[in-house]
Amino acid sequence: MTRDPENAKAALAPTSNDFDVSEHRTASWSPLVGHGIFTSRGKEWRHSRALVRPQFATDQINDLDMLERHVKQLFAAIDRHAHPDLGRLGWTERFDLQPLFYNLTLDVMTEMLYGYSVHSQNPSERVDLPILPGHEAPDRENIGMHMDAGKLWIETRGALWKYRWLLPDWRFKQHCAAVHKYGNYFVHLRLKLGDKYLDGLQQQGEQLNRDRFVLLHELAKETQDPEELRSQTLNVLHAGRDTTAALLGWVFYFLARHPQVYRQLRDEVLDRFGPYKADGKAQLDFRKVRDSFPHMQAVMNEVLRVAPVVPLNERVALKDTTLPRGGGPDGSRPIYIPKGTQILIPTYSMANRADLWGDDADEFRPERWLGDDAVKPGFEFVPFGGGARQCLGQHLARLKATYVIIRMLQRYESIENADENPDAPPRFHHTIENRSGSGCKVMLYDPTWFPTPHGSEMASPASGFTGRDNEGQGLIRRK
Ligand code: HEM
Repeated sequence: MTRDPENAKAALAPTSNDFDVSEHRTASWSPLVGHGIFTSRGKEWRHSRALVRPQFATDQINDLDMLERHVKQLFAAIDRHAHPDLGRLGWTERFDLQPLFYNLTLDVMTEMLYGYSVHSQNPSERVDLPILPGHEAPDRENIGMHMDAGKLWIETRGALWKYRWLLPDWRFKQHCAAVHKYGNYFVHLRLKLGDKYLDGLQQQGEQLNRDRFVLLHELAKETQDPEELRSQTLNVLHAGRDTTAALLGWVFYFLARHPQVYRQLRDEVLDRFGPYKADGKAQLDFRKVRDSFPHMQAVMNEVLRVAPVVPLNERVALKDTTLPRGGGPDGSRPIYIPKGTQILIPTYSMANRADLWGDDADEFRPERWLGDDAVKPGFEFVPFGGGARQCLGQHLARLKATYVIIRMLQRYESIENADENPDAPPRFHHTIENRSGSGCKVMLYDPTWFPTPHGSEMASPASGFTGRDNEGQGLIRRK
């Protein structure tokens, strides 16, 4: 294990052919998501990267219209937590934002990958899927659960390591089968419909413009191998969904604990993008969002530093080699690394070293990224990895997170930390993505809620929801 940036650089850097990801990654994750860009090594990985990477270079991938539709569903889901008490009009009750972000990213990712969203935030939005002879319709209701349960099993097995054989795997196999079945359906539908896949989407009622980016559709122009198509899309689903959701959860976790940062950031958002309007698309285009202001990037970097959502990276030595630090009497000389040694790089620990970041390394302080004295880190800050296998979705993840944060800030005037134990230190949940162990319990204030003339009813014009006090029972009804 090393938390020395020089060692991290040597193990991850593009010039190094001495290291690759270990067989553990391939062996652990392939049963669930297949052999693809995230799980493969060596030649197989180079092939995957060459296939998938160009897809991330196109502007079409930055589909803010699609994102806005899902942000609307997020707002609708938040509205369902509207406080039933008229004395608290405009406020939500205490609720956990984190699961709603997981729904949002599952919905966005499935739409980006396959064209059809699972609509976990609002299942009534689901359209009927075409009948495909020989293939049952995929289980959109439970795909998120199968992915989560499969990942949990893999992580538990990793933690048990020597005793991993004790863990029965029949349930894991069921989750893997369900995940494969999900991917298979869309792959075979695409192979059957060919170029007409996107037209089929439109006929089924999914929103579509002709430039719409659907990863499966694009990859199928390069390969017709059904297993490869399934694996590559599931690899990207695995890499992109929980990570982005965890990042969003952590952003609001820290903003709720730092109301002055929330206020400043909100003022800047209103200055640059104006107040909340239901038609977000008209207000924001992707270049404006991408080139967003330094304060937003500072907040996101600081969140990724204090709570990097991938807290641990790893490599294995492919031959007898060295790392630049760790040898000699004071550890400042190169150290011998025999072939087969696994190198663990704890991103979390590296980004919290007081000798590199200062005595306030444990504090959430976005200002450290701003102004003339701004930190300019090297490999001590690698939340998206570094070198040849650097995250392909980094720009997309930042863009999407920025967009969602902007829309949330436009809409909610205030945020309150509603954790049962508000002063407790962050509680990390160390899975592959680092989500808060206590969730993101907040109360939000939306100034656009107002009482209707009938007194006991409330309405939010922003999302088309009305709520009824219903004699204190807190029922919220949709119009
Ligand atoms: C906050 C969000 C995200 C974080 C922190 C993150 C982090 C990472 C990290 C640390 C790696 C490198 C793993 C290694 O060194 O072996 C990685 C790889 C990858 N990420 Fe991300 N990621 C995020 C979002 C996304 C998104 C949204 C996508 C796609 C839509 C994505 C796609 C990928 C892919 C395909 C790889 C594998 C690259 C390769 O091995 O060649 N990621 N990510």
